[in-house]
Amino acid sequence: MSCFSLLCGRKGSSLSAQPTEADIDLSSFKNINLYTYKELQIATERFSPANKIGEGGFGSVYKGKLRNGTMAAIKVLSAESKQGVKEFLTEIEVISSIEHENLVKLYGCCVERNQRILVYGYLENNSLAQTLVGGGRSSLHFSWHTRRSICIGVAWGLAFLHHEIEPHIIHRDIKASNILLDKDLKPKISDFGLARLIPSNITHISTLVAGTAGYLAPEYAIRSQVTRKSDVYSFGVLLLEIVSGRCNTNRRLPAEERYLHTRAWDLYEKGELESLVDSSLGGDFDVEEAIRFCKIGLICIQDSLQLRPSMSTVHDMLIGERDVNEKMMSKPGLLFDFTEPKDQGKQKGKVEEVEVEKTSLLAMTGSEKKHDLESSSLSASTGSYATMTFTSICDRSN
Ligand SMILES: Nc1ncnc2c1ncn2[C@@H]1O[C@H](COP(=O)(O)OP(=O)(O)OP(=O)(O)O)[C@@H](O)[C@H]1O
Repeated sequence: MSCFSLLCGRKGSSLSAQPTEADIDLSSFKNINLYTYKELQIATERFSPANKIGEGGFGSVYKGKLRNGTMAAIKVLSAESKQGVKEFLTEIEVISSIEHENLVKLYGCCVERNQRILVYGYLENNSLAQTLVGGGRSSLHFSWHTRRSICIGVAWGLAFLHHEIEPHIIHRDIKASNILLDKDLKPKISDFGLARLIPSNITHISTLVAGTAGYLAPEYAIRSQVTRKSDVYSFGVLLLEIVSGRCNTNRRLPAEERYLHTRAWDLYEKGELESLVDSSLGGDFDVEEAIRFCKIGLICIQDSLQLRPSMSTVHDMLIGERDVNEKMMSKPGLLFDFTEPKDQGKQKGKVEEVEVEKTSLLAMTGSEKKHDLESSSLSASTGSYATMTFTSICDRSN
């Protein structure tokens, strides 16, 4: 048994008289709830497939009942996400100290047996991807009032990460599958801070994640330029998805409706934004408010990150405490309207993978000059732009 497992096994007990290096590491993390592997094994019935509730880019997620009776979502991080225990725990200490009603609570972790396992509060109603925008397999009904509350809640949670935490946290992966819903359909943002747990040479977001491409701000996807404004872009896409009840990309639709970003902009220019609102609401919504939400979405997804508002401004606009300034509204920056599946004949229901060559990436932006992009992408430190694999999960069912 390793030092880690010994230590994890005696949570709360005093350390041995002659601490090893590993002892010292762990003893300095007093504020972290450390779970033993055995405890999590019992909670998940030996990580039984029956308790597996999801699989993401970071690893598998299991539902489990902790010793104190609390339900938890137990995320077993995959091999790529392994890093030194000290670095890992440093991040965990920060993340688990963050509390907000619109953020999923990290209870603690397990670092035993070379495992990295995160233990989160369990959310009863799955993610927005599984219920509202991912293909309608859910029986849940999302009224306009509920959608409005979800948009405002997510904006508030994100504004908290951006403006209330010091140093601020950029989520980097805001999307429908990272918005979980509790029993009352209150939204909670998951996976915040996780990007920092992944070694920098592993580009989880840009290369490994399924279904993310439509949420990526162009400057982030092309130049790895990560700012709070790239989260604002992703939030704008999500906002349009919640209002319209559809995924941001659906290649089964006619060309002019395929991408939510351009669809919303076209309708805005024609003064017909109302028709973007989900038809399943049967017209039962506040028209003025829904149009305002669509405009806020469009303001967030502008190509120029300087023109995108901060998340606290977005929140204030959503609740009507701040006017939506249409003067600062310009065409959306769109990452991938040029992409087409390599194999159009893939089976329905299968994930489509689209390889995007660098030249295509360079061709896709609206306002930026081609040669500027080329030089910046070539000088990017990871040099990982030669090919990117985008997977469009929404195309399966919408
Ligand atoms: N705290 C939680 N409560 C309930 N279910 C959860 C929780 N966390 C994750 N899940 C479930 O597990 C699934 C996978 O989650 P995970 O965050 O690992 O991946 P993802 O967000 O779907 O994809 P990616 O890792 O690419 O962002 C989620 O879609 C959700 O159904």
